[in-house]
Amino acid sequence: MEKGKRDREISNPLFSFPPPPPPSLLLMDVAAVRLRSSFHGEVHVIIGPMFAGKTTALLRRIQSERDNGRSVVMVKSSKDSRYGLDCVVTHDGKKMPCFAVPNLSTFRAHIGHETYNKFDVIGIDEGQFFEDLYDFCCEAADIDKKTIIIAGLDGDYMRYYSSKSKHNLYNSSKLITFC
Ligand SMILES: Nc1ncnc2c1ncn2[C@@H]1O[C@H](COP(=O)(O)OP(=O)(O)O)[C@@H](O)[C@H]1O
Ligand SMILES: Cc1cn([C@H]2C[C@H](O)[C@@H](COP(=O)(O)O)O2)c(=O)[nH]c1=O
Repeated sequence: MEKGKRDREISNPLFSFPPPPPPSLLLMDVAAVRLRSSFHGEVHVIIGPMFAGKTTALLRRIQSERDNGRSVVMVKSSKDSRYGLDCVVTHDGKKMPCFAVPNLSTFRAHIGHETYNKFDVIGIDEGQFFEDLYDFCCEAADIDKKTIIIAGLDGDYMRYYSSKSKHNLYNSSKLITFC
């Protein structure tokens, strides 16, 4: 290749990345995600301290699942009423509608079994407030084949885990991923 042309191509940022896949490949991605989720559930955990960006990351992940054609629902603990109960809200004001419930064992009945069955992905914010987080996620992923994405604190202000069930989930999330 002529040297000047090659230098121009290298310095052009568009040449630094592989070209986007043709539309047929994008459709195959969506099909692969659907196929993948029809075989097993997944549990993903986003943890960190307050103001770390956990909810921001959760909203981004949920939006991305929705963009891939999956049906999503958000739930948060009704204990966290700082920004109201009808939305998951980040500290800088990004929001998404949600259900607020006191515990996860009543979530399915709360939204109705038929509605629950339609969702592929469940986003859970403020996971640390749910004492039944571990049991809910095991059932939703192992039996119902849902993808669960959780955002929650990695400890309290004393840097201490008070709940055995949360500790189990955070520590074992790798084990129950792709189960
Ligand atoms: N004191 C603050 N007031 C307003 N916005 C803040 C403040 N601290 C952080 N932010 C913004 O909020 C975002 C993190 O919010 P969020 O995702 O709700 O965090 P977390 O869920 O970990 O508490 C940061 O990316 C930053 O832009
Ligand atoms: C550290 C700590 C926090 N909380 C509460 C306060 C808020 O309601 C949430 C944290 O929400 P964020 O989205 O991560 O900002 O947890 C608490 O009850 N006890 C604590 O020690």
